[in-house]
Amino acid sequence: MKPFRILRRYLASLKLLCALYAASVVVEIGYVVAFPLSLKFLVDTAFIPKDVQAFLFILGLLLIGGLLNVAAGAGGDYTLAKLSGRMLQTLRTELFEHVQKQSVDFYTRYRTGEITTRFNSDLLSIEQVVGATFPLGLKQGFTAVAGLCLLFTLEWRLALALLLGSSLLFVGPKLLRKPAEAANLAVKEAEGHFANTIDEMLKGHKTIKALRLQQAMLDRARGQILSLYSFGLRRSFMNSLLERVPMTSLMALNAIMIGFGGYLIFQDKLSIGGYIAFFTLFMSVSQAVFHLSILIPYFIESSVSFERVQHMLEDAPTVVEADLPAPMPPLAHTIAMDNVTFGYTEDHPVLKGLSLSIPAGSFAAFVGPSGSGKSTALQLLLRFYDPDEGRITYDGLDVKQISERSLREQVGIVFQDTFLFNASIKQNLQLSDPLAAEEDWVAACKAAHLHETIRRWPEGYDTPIIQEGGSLSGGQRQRLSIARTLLRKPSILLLDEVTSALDFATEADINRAIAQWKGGSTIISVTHRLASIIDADLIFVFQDGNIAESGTHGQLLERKGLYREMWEKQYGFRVPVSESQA
Ligand SMILES: Nc1ncnc2c1ncn2[C@@H]1O[C@H](COP(=O)(O)OP(=O)(O)OP(=O)(O)O)[C@@H](O)[C@H]1O
Repeated sequence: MKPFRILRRYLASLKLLCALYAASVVVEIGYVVAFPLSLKFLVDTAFIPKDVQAFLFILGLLLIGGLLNVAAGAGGDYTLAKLSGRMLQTLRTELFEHVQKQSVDFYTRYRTGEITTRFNSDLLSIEQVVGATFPLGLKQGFTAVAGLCLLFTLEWRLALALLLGSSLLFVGPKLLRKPAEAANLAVKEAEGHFANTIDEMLKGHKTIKALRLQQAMLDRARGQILSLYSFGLRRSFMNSLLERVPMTSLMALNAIMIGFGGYLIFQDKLSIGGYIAFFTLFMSVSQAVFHLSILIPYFIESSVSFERVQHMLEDAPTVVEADLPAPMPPLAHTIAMDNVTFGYTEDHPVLKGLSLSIPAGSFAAFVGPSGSGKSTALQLLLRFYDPDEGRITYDGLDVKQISERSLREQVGIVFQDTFLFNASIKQNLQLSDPLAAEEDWVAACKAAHLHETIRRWPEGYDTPIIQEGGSLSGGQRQRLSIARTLLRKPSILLLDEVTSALDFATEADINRAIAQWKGGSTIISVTHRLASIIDADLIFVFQDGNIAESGTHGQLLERKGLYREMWEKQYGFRVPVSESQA
């Protein structure tokens, strides 16, 4: 089956364990099938002629076989646990790595809940199928086939009659498979939606309280829980139907067994021992087939999970590294965007043929109305996305040719929305640069004007951060995020609205710090606070995905264009002709 491609791929790398498990299964199946056969000899050659020697011989063989069977079973269980554990370990790691190396657009295509259900619900189904359902199915399948072959050697007419009758067993599952798959998929999707709501409820708890959205959230959750209930009901019903239909077919087979078997005995075409052996073996075969039919719903459920995980694994990153990526030399001349056109969706370009050039070591600023494309331009400089047209170059080297590692080493960014890990302040800093010594992170915190604050806390740099930074003030979070970036000593520093969450005093501190970094690093700052970029070497005024004007603060004020208008709105005042008010 197509969804089980992943299973094949992972099992191929665990050949030795597979071979050991297969050997244990052969022994177990051999015993299950041979045991009923021994009844024929016990009855016909030992019990009826009362031959004690033959009886003891068969008993001895059965004992040895039984011990072997127990040993093979225990060994098989251990091998299986190891096999499934290793496979799941690899699959989990691969999925994690795969999600992590995705380009930024991936995280907008999938919502958090959809991704997390792949890791929990779907991987649990896969674990269940690999560790239990699949091996059990394999064992029962082989038992059924081997038993059936033996039934043919015991009495081919009866075996043929049963084989024809057993085709009934497969009609039901065939008809029910598609609707059962659809029901399983619906449940998985509903789980994803509900997981999303829980995620939003936890992350947005303050907004929910402040906007009094509890009832709306509860209504949404209720709807999703109701869907989970109704889809779950459908899935359970389909699954139980899948189990029940083959059970009914088995009753028909029993009738054939008794009716036609009795007829053969009356006709002297089958011995009593042969019939007992046939009947016992038939019971083993039908039990195996019954177990197989019980497993079908689990196979269907896991095939949906396999497909969902496979689908995610096939989702290739949109931004890929060049085959032979070049290391990025320290910036010596310019960062340039050359006729760049880009849109998050095909039909809506956000940047429209934008060109700009920023000299190395300068302090540049991107300003402009909301939605004009400033943050998007910054993200393209970081190569979070690739332009649809045009080029982005560092000293003439196309960013697509630069290795991701060296780009990230040289270009640091501080976002408007800071994300901090649930660890101590020190650990958050160390994550950024594991080799940094204490004096390095203290220096970075001093440069971000945070050191004095941390020093006053009882636990200092060991203060734990909880709720992804929710335990710190907006300004502290932002300054810690700045320190974390500075610790890596990037030669190009991108700042995306870093002072927007800060009070004026802290903003002034940060702006002073930025002024100190000037000259050392090339700084590009996206901001709405024009006062913070008065000293910028170059200001680019964005408007509708392009540069409306550029220059220094003084030059732009003189131009009396969009920048002047923005400046006057923020800091200027107008005196109307009447001079009665300002
Ligand atoms: N991930 C995204 N997917 C789709 N559209 C996006 C995405 N990010 C931004 N946009 C859209 O692209 C346009 C430009 O957004 P961008 O954030 O670059 O503007 P901006 O000038 O930085 O705005 P602001 O000053 O408000 O931060 C907006 O219309 C925005 O809705």
